[in-house]
Amino acid sequence: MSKYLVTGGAGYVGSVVAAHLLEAGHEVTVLDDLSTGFREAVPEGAAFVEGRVQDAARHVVPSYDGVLHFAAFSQVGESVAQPGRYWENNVGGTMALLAAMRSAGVGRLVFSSTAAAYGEPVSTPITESDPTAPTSPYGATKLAVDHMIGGECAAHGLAAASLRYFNVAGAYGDCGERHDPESHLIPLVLQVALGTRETISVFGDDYPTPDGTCVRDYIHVADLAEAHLLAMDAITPGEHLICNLGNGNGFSVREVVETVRKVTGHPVPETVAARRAGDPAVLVASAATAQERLGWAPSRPDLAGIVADAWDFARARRAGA
Ligand SMILES: NC(=O)c1ccc[n+]([C@@H]2O[C@H](COP(=O)([O-])OP(=O)(O)OC[C@H]3O[C@@H](n4cnc5c(N)ncnc54)[C@H](O)[C@@H]3O)[C@@H](O)[C@H]2O)c1
Ligand SMILES: O=c1ccn([C@@H]2O[C@H](COP(=O)(O)OP(=O)(O)O[C@H]3O[C@H](CO)[C@@H](O)[C@H](O)[C@H]3O)[C@@H](O)[C@H]2O)c(=O)[nH]1
Repeated sequence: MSKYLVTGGAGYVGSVVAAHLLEAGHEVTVLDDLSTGFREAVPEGAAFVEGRVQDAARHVVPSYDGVLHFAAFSQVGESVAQPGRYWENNVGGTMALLAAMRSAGVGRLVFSSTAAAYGEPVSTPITESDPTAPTSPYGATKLAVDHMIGGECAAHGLAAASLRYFNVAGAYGDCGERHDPESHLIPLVLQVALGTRETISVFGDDYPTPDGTCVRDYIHVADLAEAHLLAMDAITPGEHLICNLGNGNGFSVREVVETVRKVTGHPVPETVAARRAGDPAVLVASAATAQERLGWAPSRPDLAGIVADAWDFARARRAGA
């Protein structure tokens, strides 16, 4: 049994990882300022502290065995409009966290990095040694944090992993994707299927992809969560492990919409809208490093299955569960 601090554990991915840590018998404290998360999303059995990562000096104590760091702003389009907020929260918050970990002697960190660190890929699938040239301030802040962590490992012997998630989707029990307002593709398309939204706007159909819409690699949130537990065990002092987490399959926006129609049995009207600033055309992962270093392989790669889990969660929320 280990004792972990989970920053951002009232959010989508953090709550699912916290649930996995608890199921594995660990002790979990969630630190979250509820800026985009929800108190009720924190899994039962986890302690909850409402607070900011920027105040980590108050919250990181020597008794923690490690930190899993999810707390961040994470919307590509919003980051283009409000870059300063992203630098302050994502980079400023992590600087405070790293300093607090150093002074408390907490030596293990697993960080939520992102495919957005690569920007427009030079080839697909993307490997960790590919160039990093983010096309959005969001991706730039996450890449900056990756560099900060690398320095901390080299200089102070931190053991750390940056897990570069591709597009996280699906749900795990009571924990699912919930942003307010929602901005992610799958939950938005499900709102159309549920009848709470009239149409899905397809952001651009003139990309250099087979059907003109953006292609993404959708990874089930429970597969992603399992990788965090493996990473926490795999990291060694002084090493900064960087791993992509994805299925290696790309689906276009139109293919996602079509999958939602099939899974839900509901019509989903779509309208073509302008491109969203900051969006690369294609993001598909090579997860060979995660396989090799973590012994990780996704066990829920099927897009229809991922959408079905998200659909169950969306319907349960609608019903007030
Ligand atoms: N969802 C994805 O597809 C995806 C893909 C790649 C990377 N990520 C990364 O994974 C992490 C989690 O994403 P998510 O989809 O669960 O987002 P989310 O918005 O649901 O969760 C983020 C949580 O962090 C909290 N938070 C934000 N700033 C904070 C601060 N300064 N102090 C304390 N708490 C703070 C929010 O209240 C929220 O509960 C983020 O770091 C994101 O960049 C997500
Ligand atoms: O109403 C919508 C919403 C989205 N999209 C498109 O759908 C795709 C997926 O968009 P979204 O679900 O918002 O995810 P991304 O912008 O790809 O970003 C997610 O995936 C990234 C990694 O690939 C992470 O870094 C981010 O945190 C996470 O939000 C993109 O091409 C969008 O342009 C639409 O066409 N219409």
